[in-house]
Amino acid sequence: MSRYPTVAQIRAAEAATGLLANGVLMGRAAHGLASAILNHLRDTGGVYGRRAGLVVGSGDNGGDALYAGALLARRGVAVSAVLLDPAKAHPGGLAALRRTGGRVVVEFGELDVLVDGIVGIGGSGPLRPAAAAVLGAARALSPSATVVAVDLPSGVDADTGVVNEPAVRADLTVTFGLPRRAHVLAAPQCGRLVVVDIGLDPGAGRDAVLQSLSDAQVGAAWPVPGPFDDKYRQGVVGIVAGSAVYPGAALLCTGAAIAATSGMTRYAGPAAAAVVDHHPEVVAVGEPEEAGRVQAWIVGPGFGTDVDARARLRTVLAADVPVLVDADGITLLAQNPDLLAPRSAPTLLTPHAGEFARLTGAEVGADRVEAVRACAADLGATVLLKGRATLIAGPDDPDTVLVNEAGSSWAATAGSGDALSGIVGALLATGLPPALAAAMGARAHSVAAHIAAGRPGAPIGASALVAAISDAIRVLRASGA
Ligand SMILES: NC(=O)C1=CN([C@@H]2O[C@H](COP(=O)(O)OP(=O)(O)OC[C@H]3O[C@@H](n4cnc5c(N)ncnc54)[C@H](O)[C@@H]3O)[C@@H](O)[C@H]2O)[C@@H](O)CC1
Ligand SMILES: [K+]
Repeated sequence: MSRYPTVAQIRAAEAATGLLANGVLMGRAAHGLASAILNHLRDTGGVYGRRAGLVVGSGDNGGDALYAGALLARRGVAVSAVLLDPAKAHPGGLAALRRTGGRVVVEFGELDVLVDGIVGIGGSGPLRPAAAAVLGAARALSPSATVVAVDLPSGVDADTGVVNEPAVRADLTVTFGLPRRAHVLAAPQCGRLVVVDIGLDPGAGRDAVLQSLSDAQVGAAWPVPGPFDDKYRQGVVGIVAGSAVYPGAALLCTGAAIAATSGMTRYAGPAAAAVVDHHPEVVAVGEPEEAGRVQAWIVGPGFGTDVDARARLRTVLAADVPVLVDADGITLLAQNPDLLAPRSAPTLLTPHAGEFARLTGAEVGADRVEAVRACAADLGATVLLKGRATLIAGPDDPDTVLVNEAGSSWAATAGSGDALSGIVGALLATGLPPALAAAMGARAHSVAAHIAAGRPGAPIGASALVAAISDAIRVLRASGA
């Protein structure tokens, strides 16, 4: 489990050490930052004589960069620094840099490493024009220089992960004590993340709302058949998806559900013939009323928004079992929010940003974590908001929002959402709590996309993703073994 505290929580954890005022924490941060840069230089040709440029802002983030620069200079790195506001540059850090032979310059020469010490957790909004100009000139002169962000890339909001352009895009981000929300919400902007131990209390970050499951946790919790299980005991999932004209969503959703667990998969809808054709293990009928018992329903992927779809949604939501509502089902639900009111079994909604706006009547906005939490509380349902960082909130636990950072964007392809609902719905039918089922499903989905794309990666369709689900589960289960 990783936890991502807010800036306020990080500042409180730092203050609790009692080591803020005397500069001990900054010293540890600078050491960790310098080691990460030295490791990178060693891996790419050596340390001595390499060139590092520091872009230094007016706060402690700049202080970290200056002290780390001094340590690099002591190891033979040629260090230069551009001070964005010379009068406010961290005095101790600046003195240390000067003592070790680091130079203050107005513009950089060619560089191997460009260090962003502009702003950290005290930052807000985009890079100011002067900072953007310095970075732009450095990038133009040294396009292959490695960009190292101190704490987080400047211009990226630490709590929301919003990238306020112009912002730094880093190859490596070195942070201190605990990861910030931005590191998972804006992971592609951060590059590789190194978390330096600065001696925070071991319990620091326990109060963080935003959390992610490790691969090992997902693998260990994945339901597999036990010695006395039969097809019914492992959960029967019922799927209402697709249409006679567009059977694709039905095929992808059922294919994913079949791969996700060993329980039974039922299908109810107008694509029954095509589903059985492709997936002979599915028991398929025309309408949900005709299906036998299920432990969870999936309703909505590609099933249209006409009067028949509306009737099927009504039928499924009237059942006293967990229901996952996706895609067209969410659009219909947005028009008939009263359908959720009588439900006592869990409901799980899996909107993308557009469906979320339809559902709530407002755009997701900058603070995605708060948006998903508020939506879950308002609707009394578990909500999975799709994206590169997928967020999951339940209605009963306002102190937990789960996040799955996909690690790649290969899953951004048509039909990928149908596969996600198939996996999550099958997990829901096994009896897993909705938020856990959603987070586990999201993780397996992104691992499957990664496996299907291969290395160095090639575009995939959703069918390839579905075909890789079994391998993804193997990878997740092996990671905990
Ligand atoms: N407090 C501590 O104990 C530690 C702090 N550390 C470092 O200190 C950083 C926080 O330092 P500060 O609180 O001084 O804040 P920052 O250095 O992040 O920001 C400094 C100031 O820059 C101004 N500013 C805000 N947005 C800006 C923008 N877009 N462009 C230009 N200027 C902007 C603000 O006035 C802000 O207070 C952390 O991110 C971390 O790098 C580390 O040394 C570890 C220990
Ligand atoms: K920074």
